[in-house]
Amino acid sequence: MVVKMIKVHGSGNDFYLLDQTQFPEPLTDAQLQQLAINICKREGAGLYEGADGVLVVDKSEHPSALGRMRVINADGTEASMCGNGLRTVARYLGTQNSQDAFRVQTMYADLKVQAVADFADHVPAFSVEISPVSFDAQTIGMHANHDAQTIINETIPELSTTLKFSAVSVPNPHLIAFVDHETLVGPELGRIGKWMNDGKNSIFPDGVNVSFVEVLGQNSIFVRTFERGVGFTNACGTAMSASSLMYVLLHQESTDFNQEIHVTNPGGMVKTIVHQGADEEYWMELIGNATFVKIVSLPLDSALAADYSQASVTVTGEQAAYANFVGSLTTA
Ligand SMILES: N[C@@H](CCC[C@H](N)C(=O)O)C(=O)O
Repeated sequence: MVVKMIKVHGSGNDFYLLDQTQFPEPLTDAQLQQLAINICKREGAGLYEGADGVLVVDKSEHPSALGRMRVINADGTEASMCGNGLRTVARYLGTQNSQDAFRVQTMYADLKVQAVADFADHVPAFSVEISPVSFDAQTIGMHANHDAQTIINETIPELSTTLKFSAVSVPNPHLIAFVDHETLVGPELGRIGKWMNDGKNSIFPDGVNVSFVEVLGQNSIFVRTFERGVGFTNACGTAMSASSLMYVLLHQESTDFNQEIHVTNPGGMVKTIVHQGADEEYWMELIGNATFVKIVSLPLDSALAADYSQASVTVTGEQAAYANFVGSLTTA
């Protein structure tokens, strides 16, 4: 049996998109885990250049959703959400079903997605809902500061005596610190990110996505993320959404809800809008590229055995357009 996958990315956060409906029987969780561990490896050890994870698309169990997305990190663990990935899954399902606005089933919510104007020539873009939001330590899986119920802009002395962190789930867990430029590019993010995702620490035993955020100007931030199950990534959509929420909550003197925030990252740029609903709950819109780089086929047995000798590829040409778009950002 042959497996066909699309190599996709949002802001350079790259994935293999795998549609389970191509198989007579869906792959088992053990097979999905093995596949992700094999093909995502970097530095020539995986399929082509590897990836940050696998996006598993399947039929939805809910009539209100057009399809279902599961997210398998590069290390084989399953994440509850992926903002950058959801944009590419939205494009895939939208094209297949000729629909522009619909819902996608994810682990904890059926999220609204919508096609929006291209970011640039041949750079298609989607807006996706990021929710539900929680600051509750139990939901986040956090045991810090004498089991505090919430941590919002506070030090966690074991991690750093100077940095102030906010912990939030959207619904995957995030730890966010606003920092100066030197700290943004320095070694602290890697040190804290690796430690909090070592599976041994008592603060986040299940791991956490760690982001450093620099405020560049009004409604303009840069986000750098060390992802759980992945490591350093070009961009993390849920991290950029969580960072935008914390930016609005902690900078009320210069911004507010419902304003467009420009979020740059090592892989490109997205826009976010932070909303507060009628019941005071927060949710975010994440708007950015949904790029299809290439279509890859190979025998399933070979992929599960990490043998890529029979893989074949068709390049879409969209990556060149995306590179031009990113070039225009840096030269603007
Ligand atoms: N890159 C994703 C987040 C993927 C999940 C994360 N690694 C986790 O384990 O929570 C995004 O764009 O949101």
